[in-house]
Amino acid sequence: MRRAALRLCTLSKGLLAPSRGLTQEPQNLENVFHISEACSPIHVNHVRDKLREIVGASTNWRDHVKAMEERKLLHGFLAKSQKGLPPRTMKDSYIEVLLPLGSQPELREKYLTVQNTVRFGRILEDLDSLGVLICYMHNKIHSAKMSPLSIVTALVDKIDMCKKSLSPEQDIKFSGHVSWVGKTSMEVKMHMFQLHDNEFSPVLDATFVMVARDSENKGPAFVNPLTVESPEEEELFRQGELNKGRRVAFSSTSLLKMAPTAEERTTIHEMFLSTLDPKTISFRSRVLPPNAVWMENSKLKSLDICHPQERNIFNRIFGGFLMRKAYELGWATACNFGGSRPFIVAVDDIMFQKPVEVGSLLFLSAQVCFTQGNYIQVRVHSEVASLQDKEHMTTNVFHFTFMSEKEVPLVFPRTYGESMLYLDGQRHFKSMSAPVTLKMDYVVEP
Ligand SMILES: CCCCCCCCCC(=O)SCCNC(=O)CCNC(=O)[C@H](O)C(C)(C)COP(=O)(O)OP(=O)(O)OC[C@H]1O[C@@H](n2cnc3c(N)ncnc32)[C@H](O)[C@@H]1OP(=O)(O)O
Repeated sequence: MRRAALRLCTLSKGLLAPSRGLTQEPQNLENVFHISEACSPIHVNHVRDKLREIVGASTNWRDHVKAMEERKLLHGFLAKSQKGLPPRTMKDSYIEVLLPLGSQPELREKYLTVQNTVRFGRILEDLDSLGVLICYMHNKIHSAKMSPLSIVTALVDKIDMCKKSLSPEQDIKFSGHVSWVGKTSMEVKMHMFQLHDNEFSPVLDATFVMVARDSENKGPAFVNPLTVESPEEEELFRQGELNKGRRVAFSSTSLLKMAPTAEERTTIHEMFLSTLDPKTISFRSRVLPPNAVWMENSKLKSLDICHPQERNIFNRIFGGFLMRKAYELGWATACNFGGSRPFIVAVDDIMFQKPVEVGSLLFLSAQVCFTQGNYIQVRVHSEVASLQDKEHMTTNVFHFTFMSEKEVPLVFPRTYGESMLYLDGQRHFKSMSAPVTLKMDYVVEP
């Protein structure tokens, strides 16, 4: 079974504590990174500007072909082997980013829900951009202004929420660094805090995996090795290694590859039996048990046209935009199903399998695939099709765990395929170490 997707923030364990005030130095950071100089946060609006500078991306869509042509020239800067690259420390990629919702009220509108809470979809976008910037810091070539690497988001391994409310009227701070590297991939750990009583308190922990590609995003590219400087860093690196092993194990037991376990088969068979009409001796006549909904009736779908505005630095659609769209549809699906405004509890295992081209049609399909008590597990499937070619291609599968204010109905699969969705949802749900009871002031909405 997967490691916990929902757990207390590492920050609360004092491993990496945030700075108390915006102008002060991080409190416990010296213990981990031995930083002596003050670390001043970047404004959130500058993260994407910095990314554009680093890769030389066009600010006007009409220049995008020229910008990509220029990137071709950077091929010569790519390393032939990882050994040829100087090692970096975790400190080298450490960044803090400020989202000053409290001190710059003009920023609030973009982040606001109708309930005067913070849009979690916007936070996902910020995390994605920050994760990429962190990786560029790790691979920085000090003598060159632009990077020959194209860094893309491969996986949102997990996002763990802490029990803190998110106010649109208080400053938010993000921090993060590379915590593990492979040959061409990097694990990034990010944390988010919000100001409460003059102190930044943990809001969430996130782990992403980013992959480096060549200048034109056509083939793999080596990343700088990572050296550890303290026992805490060694532990983070070891965890990264374990995470990689866990991902391989989880993927090898996927229901797309292997039959369900004996226990899972029993679950499905018992659910099937409980839907047979006792009045007829038939496998065909199915009746819903009380307080239950057929899975097929829990779906919501959406369509987006992927306009150039949502492009990332490599003229593909920005991963954060895809996450926001999927999250918002997932939230609406959970809301529709549970009959009240749900709260996000965990996000895990969002795999970016294929890039989405600018101009594609993006089809999102969300459905409730598992419920328990107040919890709703939602799966969002994302497919793209070009306007010329009607063939659909899966680009992502998103998994979100929501919590409703009240107990929600059970969801019942009718077909074998839906039974697999149910079991997959159950596996994702169970990957939380222990479901927590979130306070009602916990207000993270779309
Ligand atoms: C305008 C300003 C905007 C600023 C925003 C900037 C943000 C930019 C970031 C993005 O928005 S990126 C857009 C969203 N992401 C994508 O479109 C990525 C789509 N997916 C892909 O292109 C490929 O699936 C991917 C490059 C990720 C992997 O390709 P392959 O499957 O051919 O990879 P390969 O098998 O060669 O493995 C390469 C490395 O990736 C690792 N890897 C691949 N898939 C993985 C996965 N799912 N999880 C973890 N690791 C993974 C793999 O282990 C290996 O690591 P090591 O080299 O270190 O051993």
